[in-house]
Amino acid sequence: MAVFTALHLDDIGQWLTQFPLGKPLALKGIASGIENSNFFLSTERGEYVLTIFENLSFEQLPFYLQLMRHLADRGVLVPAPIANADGELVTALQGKPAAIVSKLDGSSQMAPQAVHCAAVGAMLAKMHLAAQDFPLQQPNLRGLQWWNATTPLVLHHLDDARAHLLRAEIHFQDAFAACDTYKAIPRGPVHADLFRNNVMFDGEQLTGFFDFYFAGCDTWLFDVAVTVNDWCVDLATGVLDKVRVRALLDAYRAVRPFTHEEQTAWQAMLRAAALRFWLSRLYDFYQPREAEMLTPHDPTHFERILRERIATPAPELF
Ligand SMILES: Nc1ncnc2c1ncn2[C@@H]1O[C@H](COP(=O)(O)OP(=O)(O)O)[C@@H](O)[C@H]1O
Ligand SMILES: N[C@@H](CCOP(=O)(O)O)C(=O)O
Repeated sequence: MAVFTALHLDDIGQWLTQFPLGKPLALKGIASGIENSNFFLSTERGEYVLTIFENLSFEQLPFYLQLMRHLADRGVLVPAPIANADGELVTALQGKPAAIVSKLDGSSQMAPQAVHCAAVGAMLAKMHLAAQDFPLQQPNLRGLQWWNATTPLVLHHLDDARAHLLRAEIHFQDAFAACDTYKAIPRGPVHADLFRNNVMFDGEQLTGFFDFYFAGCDTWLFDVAVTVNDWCVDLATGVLDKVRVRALLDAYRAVRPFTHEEQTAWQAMLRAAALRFWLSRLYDFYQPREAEMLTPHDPTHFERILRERIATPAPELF
C-alpha cells in the first residue's frame, strides 16, 4: 500500500479496546497497494491487517466487509472481518472509516504457473456461486459509467494515437454494453481486481483472495477477464499464455460452466478488463495523490494489453 494516513502504535491503544483482540503489540505500514492505508497489526490474540479507507465511505464499506463475511461463511478463502463489541465491522479511526481483518498466510505468487492459475480459476468460480445469495447491492464503481466519466479527465494528456485508442474503445464498450449478448450474461458480486498481488499462496496451495475494495455487482465474465489479463499474460508483450489461460478457464468452468453468450462476449470482455486498468492507471498517473510510500502503476502495460486483445482473437472459453 501507500500510507496515506500515518499511524503509530500509540495512536490505536484506546481505539483497539472495542475489539476482542487484546493489547496491540506492533503496527507496521505495508508498502504495497495504492488505494488504502494498510498496516500489519500484531496483538495479544494474533496477526491482523488494519485498513484505513481513503476513498470509500462509511455507507459503502458494509458491502465489502459483509461480502467477505458471507464468502468466508461459505468456505471461500478470504480474510475474516473482526467485529467490535457492538457487532460493527467498520469504525472511525483518525476521522476515517477503518476495519480489521484476519491476516492470510503465505505470499503473493508473482510468477504463476498453470497450477496456480487453476487454483485461482476454481476459487473464483466458487466465489461467484457463493455470492449469488448475498443480499446487499452495489454496482462496480469502476465500471462503464466510471470509464465514461474518467476518459475526459485523462484524454488531453495523451498523444493522438493513444487518445484515438481510448475514444474508440470507450465507444466500442458503450455499444457492447447495450447489446443483447451483454445483457444475457450472468452477473452478481465480483472481486473486480483479482490480480496476482491480491491472492495469497503457500507454495501451490491458495490461502486466500483479499483486497475486496473494488468489488461490486457486475458480470462474472468481467471478473474472469480481469483475472486472466493479469495471471495468464506474458508481461513483456501482453500476449496471453495459452497454457495458463487453459488451466484457469478449465478449472473455473469445472465449478461454474460458461454460457454460450459468455463465449460470444469473451473478447469484448477481455478488452473491457484491459481498458478499465489502463484508465485507472492513467488517472492515477496524471492526477497523483499525496501519500507516503506510493508507487504508481505503469499505464503502458495495460495499453499494450488492450491493443493485443483488440488485435488477437480471444481463446475459446470452453
Ligand atoms: N488479509 C490480509 N492478509 C495478509 N496480507 C494482507 C492482507 N490484506 C492486505 N495484505 C497485505 O497488504 C498489501 C496491500 O494490501 P491491498 O489491499 O492490496 O492494498 P490497497 O487496497 O491499498 O491496494 C498486500 O499486498 C498484502 O501484502
Ligand atoms: N490492481 C490495480 C490497482 C489496484 O491496486 P491493488 O494493489 O489494490 O490491487 C492495478 O494493477 O492497476
